[in-house]
Amino acid sequence: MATNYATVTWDQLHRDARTLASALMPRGPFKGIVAVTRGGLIPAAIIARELDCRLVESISVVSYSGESNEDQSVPVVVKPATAAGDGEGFLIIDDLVDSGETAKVVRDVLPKAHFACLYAKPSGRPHTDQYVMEVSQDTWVLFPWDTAPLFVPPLARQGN
Ligand SMILES: O=P(O)(O)OC[C@H]1O[C@H](OP(=O)(O)OP(=O)(O)O)[C@H](O)[C@@H]1O
Ligand SMILES: Nc1nc2[nH]cnc2c(=O)[nH]1
Ligand SMILES: [Mg+2]
Repeated sequence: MATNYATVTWDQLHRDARTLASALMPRGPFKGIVAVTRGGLIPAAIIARELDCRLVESISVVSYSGESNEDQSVPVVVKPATAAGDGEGFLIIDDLVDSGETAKVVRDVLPKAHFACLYAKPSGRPHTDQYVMEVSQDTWVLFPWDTAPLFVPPLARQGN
């Protein structure tokens, strides 16, 4: 179970995706981008815009069913990235690597692609070629699409 939560706002996500795009520029131009759905879709859209890349393919990998590491099962590709072939010249984008299991499966089917993500936990780090920020293994990252603002009562009224 995660002991910390790290909330990422839309602004922060946009900034981090632009930072990744900037770091990716010298490695391009790429033939296309493969977004790892679903988490990689919005980062991939931002990066495709910055890199002026029009070919955006997706690969869908299903593994987590809840909001903790205990909810992970063996990742299964339910939609392949057909347009990317063996990945040569392609850039793979995901939001994060945690255990690295998703990245491993994706890289197995696209061995020649470059893999990049926004956030990396230590166990996932060896499975990504590039990332923007490291987060600790016991942190659960809350993305803007996972969260909503919530009313919090004043301290003086809590526990009544
Ligand atoms: O390194 P791992 O331990 O495999 O975890 C990382 C993966 O987990 C999340 O996806 P998730 O499976 O929750 O699906 P989603 O992107 O559709 O939300 C995240 O978007 C990564 O793809
Ligand atoms: N939202 C979210 N999904 C994940 N999948 C694996 N690790 C994480 C995480 O820290 N946050
Ligand atoms: Mg994902």
